[in-house]
Amino acid sequence: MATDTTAAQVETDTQALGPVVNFDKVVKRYGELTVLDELDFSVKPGERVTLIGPSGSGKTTILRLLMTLEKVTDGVIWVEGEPLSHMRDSGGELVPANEAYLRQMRKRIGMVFQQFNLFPNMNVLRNITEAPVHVLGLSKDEAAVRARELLELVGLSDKENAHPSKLSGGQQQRVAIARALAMRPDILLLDEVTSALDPELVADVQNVLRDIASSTDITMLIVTHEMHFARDVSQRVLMFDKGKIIEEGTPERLFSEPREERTQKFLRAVLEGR
Ligand SMILES: Nc1ncnc2c1ncn2[C@@H]1O[C@H](COP(=O)(O)OP(=O)(O)OP(=O)(O)O)[C@@H](O)[C@H]1O
Repeated sequence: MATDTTAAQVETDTQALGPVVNFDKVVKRYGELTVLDELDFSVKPGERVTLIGPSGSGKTTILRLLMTLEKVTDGVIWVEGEPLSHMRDSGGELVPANEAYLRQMRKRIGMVFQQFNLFPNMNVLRNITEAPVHVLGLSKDEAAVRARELLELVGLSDKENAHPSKLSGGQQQRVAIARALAMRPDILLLDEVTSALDPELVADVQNVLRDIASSTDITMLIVTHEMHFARDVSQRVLMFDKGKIIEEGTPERLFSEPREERTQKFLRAVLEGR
């Protein structure tokens, strides 16, 4: 795997804190298909990492495993030093995680999907307060105060009473970002969050995410084909192919001087609009 020293430097700066996410020989198979093949990688606290690679290379699977929407076939995923894919039994051995354990661990992680997935029958404010009230146990008032701060952050203070169907795709996605942040996750997963949007709405969503990246220390894992955006928000890019990382580096280096032929081919295809 090709790496570069600048990316290594970013890693050593935060190394003392230990990884916030660690994939340890993670295998994910669907029947005969091996999607992730003994995958090892880790992410430092506060780091922003972009995952790129051809369709089917396993990027979304990684995010879905972190959201506990999927289970590993083999290997262990660690989050903040604790197992995510497994739990410890009374003897300290790793055993498959049960639902109650997963529910606790899941609170640390927020995800924004390509399709915004808002609750259509609830107004914007309720979309954001629902999980903090029902999952974190906040009072409705506390949750509303937090939701209004977040609506300001995403530039939608005037929309708290609107229903999702009255909003543009870009506005809906900004509500989805606020909703994810309302749970105060330590890790935010972004899965092609602008690819379902009309081109003129992309910049608003990206600007909100740039602001969040520069004003918070939240750790981010980002799947995107928008190389400018990846360059703006992330410190490290991981290039996947067939369930393995084949190259990694800073966005500046990897996008301008990709070392692996498969990375060069992929970036050319993205630039040509595939
Ligand atoms: N539930 C499932 N059952 C069977 N195969 C699946 C399932 N989910 C994903 N796959 C397969 O796993 C492979 C990896 O999918 P994944 O969505 O992680 O790739 P990706 O890199 O995110 O691709 P894209 O850029 O197209 O979103 C693909 O071949 C996909 O068809």
